[in-house]
Amino acid sequence: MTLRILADQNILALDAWQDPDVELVFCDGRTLSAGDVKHADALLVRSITRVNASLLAGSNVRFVGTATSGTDHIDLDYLQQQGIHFTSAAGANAEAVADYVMCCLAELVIESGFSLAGKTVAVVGVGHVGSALLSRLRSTQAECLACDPFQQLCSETPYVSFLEALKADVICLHTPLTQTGDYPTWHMLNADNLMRLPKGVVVINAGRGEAIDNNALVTHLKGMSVKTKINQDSSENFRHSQRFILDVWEGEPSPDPELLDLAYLATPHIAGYSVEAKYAASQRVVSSLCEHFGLALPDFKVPDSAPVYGVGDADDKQGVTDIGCVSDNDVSEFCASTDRQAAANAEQQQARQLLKTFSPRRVDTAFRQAYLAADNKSSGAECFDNIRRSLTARRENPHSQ
Ligand SMILES: NC(=O)c1ccc[n+]([C@@H]2O[C@H](COP(=O)([O-])OP(=O)(O)OC[C@H]3O[C@@H](n4cnc5c(N)ncnc54)[C@H](O)[C@@H]3O)[C@@H](O)[C@H]2O)c1
Ligand SMILES: O=C(O)[C@H](O)[C@H](O)COP(=O)(O)O
Repeated sequence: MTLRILADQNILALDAWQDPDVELVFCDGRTLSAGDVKHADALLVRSITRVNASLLAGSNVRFVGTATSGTDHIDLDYLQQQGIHFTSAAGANAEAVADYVMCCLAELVIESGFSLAGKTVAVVGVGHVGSALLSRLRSTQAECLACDPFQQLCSETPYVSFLEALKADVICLHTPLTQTGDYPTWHMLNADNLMRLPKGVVVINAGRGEAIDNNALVTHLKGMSVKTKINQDSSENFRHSQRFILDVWEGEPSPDPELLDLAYLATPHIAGYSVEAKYAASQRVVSSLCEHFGLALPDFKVPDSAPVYGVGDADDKQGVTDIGCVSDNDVSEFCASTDRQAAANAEQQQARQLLKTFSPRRVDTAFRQAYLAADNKSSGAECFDNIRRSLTARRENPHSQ
């Protein structure tokens, strides 16, 4: 009997999957309804689809796979009660997110002479992503702090508490979204904790938007702006006094435009978007599905040649094959405006190398321009999704493998 699989149209590489025993139907993960799902045997989703009783009750679905690491969009208890098999792509994009964070720090190095030397960096959430990031950070001159109350229970490595982590110069949030338990992450950075952050802190959130109370953050950053103006500092100084780098937002795909404006770097939930991560995620969920239903395994290995998917002409003389992917020419032009004397500095050299693989600032610029120009909420949401869809050529940093 043919197996009917309903899959989000933006799960990479699935369209190359051919199996006579499979009927693969693609859908828009944002608008997927119970009616669409009713006759499917298996469902493959991304983080944008809420999978729960309202979507699945009365359907034939016996398998749910998400091509993501996070699972907060899935009602896991419901799936378990119903005996529906579940799989995620845990860890598939860990290296990509670690690359993203290192590239954001590289932007700071190039744009503002920021240096990791002598700084403390706290990684909050030391799972797949946090560990990949820590292993990169340990080869820099920063002192690394790990914060993870769950890992702490089963490891001899020293960990710090969340309150200790909040004293660091750079704080990177890589926690899942949780509302219950001893250490819920929902609004872990709230109005009270925002007040504790040191001047000059850099906060990077590439976990889930809800880890930070976005309304409280707007109030906090606006308050700082007023204080800085009273002290007659320039607004540029204000922007640099506490810098928030946000890849994830409350209310996606419609983040608060005011927060977008106040963020130092803003990207539309693309930290994990490398070609390698996307292929690995597709391979992970489809392998699990094939095992579950006894189907032949397809091979979604990333082709050796790059760029590989949905990108412009590889010989493009502009050198830009995709938003965020930068050519040599672009980088030198970009860096010409920075302090030339400091160009010899090893940290700056490394930062430049990293930015050749991926420039979060380029994504930030495209995102800000399009999103802030949108004249209503739905065109803003469309723009959020369009930018995500257009980022298809980013490769992982070979130096980090
Ligand atoms: N922005 C993106 O594109 C992107 C990409 C990948 C993952 N994510 C998000 O990042 C999260 C982490 O990804 P991962 O693959 O490392 O997941 P993971 O499950 O491997 O690791 C999460 C870690 O966070 C820890 N943790 C849980 N609650 C905590 C708390 N209150 N304080 C500190 N640590 C806590 C857990 O113990 C675990 O070690 C995912 O759940 C997902 O929501 C976002
Ligand atoms: O949890 C994850 O893996 C990430 O948030 C993931 O990168 C989101 O990707 P999407 O759902 O848009 O495919």
